[in-house]
Amino acid sequence: MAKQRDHIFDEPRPMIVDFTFDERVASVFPDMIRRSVPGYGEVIALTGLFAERYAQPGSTLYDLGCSLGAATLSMRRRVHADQCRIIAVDNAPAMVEQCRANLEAEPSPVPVDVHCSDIRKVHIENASVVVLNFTLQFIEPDERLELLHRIHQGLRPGGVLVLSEKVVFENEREQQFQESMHLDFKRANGYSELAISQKRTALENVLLPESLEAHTSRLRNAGFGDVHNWFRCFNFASMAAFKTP
Ligand SMILES: C[S@@+](CC[C@H](N)C(=O)[O-])C[C@H]1O[C@@H](n2cnc3c(N)ncnc32)[C@H](O)[C@@H]1O
Ligand SMILES: O=C(O)C(=O)C[C@]1(C(=O)O)C=C[C@@H](O)C=C1
Repeated sequence: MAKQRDHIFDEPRPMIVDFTFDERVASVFPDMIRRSVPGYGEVIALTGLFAERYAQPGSTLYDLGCSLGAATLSMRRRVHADQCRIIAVDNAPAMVEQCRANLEAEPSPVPVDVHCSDIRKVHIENASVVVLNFTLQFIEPDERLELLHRIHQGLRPGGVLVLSEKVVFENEREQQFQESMHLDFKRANGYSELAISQKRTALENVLLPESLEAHTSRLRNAGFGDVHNWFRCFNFASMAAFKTP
């Protein structure tokens, strides 16, 4: 599919409805996320290094909320452990369809199953690497612990969860600073004030960010041992949470 530029929120809308991952979003998603999430390309590329280091022979790698398969592709290129497979899951049919096409376009000996399912229903087992890339933020906060707990249960000892999220800051001045730098990033990438403001309204009830402290404490409650913040750019961060060997 040709790479399309995101103009979804450019024109004034009489009413802003909640953001959904529909066909229109899927068709511009690579451009939208690259221009909206500072560090996205780095996080994707570096996710491959987690697969290279932490994939265990005969285990499964999961990409939960896979969208078009960017993290799956990055892991598939780097995983060297024998007899691994990847399970990629998303509940948006338009995303899953394009994800399958993207994976088929690049031959690889590592098998990938793409499921159109709710990640809250997916059984996780025999996992060595689990990726939740900018997806937990769309799950109701009171359902997050249960999901993380199931991920922890399904990981092998020594396995890792890579959790990337939009985050908020407990210090109000830092929150203002990081948020305004993110807005500047969007402006520098060609989004108008109108597009930024309409998308913000559309995301208000569906993308619910939390602080790094809240994520860390929930990951510990879910059973994870070491939790490290390995990447951050403005108000986007990625954590690595380990199941104790
Ligand atoms: C911001 S995108 C993730 C980006 C992707 N991980 C990447 O790195 O390119 C969020 C994705 O999560 C999916 N999603 C949200 N809630 C979900 C759920 N409950 N089950 C499965 N997928 C979900 C959406 O359909 C969307 O494709
Ligand atoms: O917070 C914003 O303003 C965003 O646009 C973020 C975000 C995300 O983190 O998922 C929201 C929706 C799109 O999937 C791309 C980026």
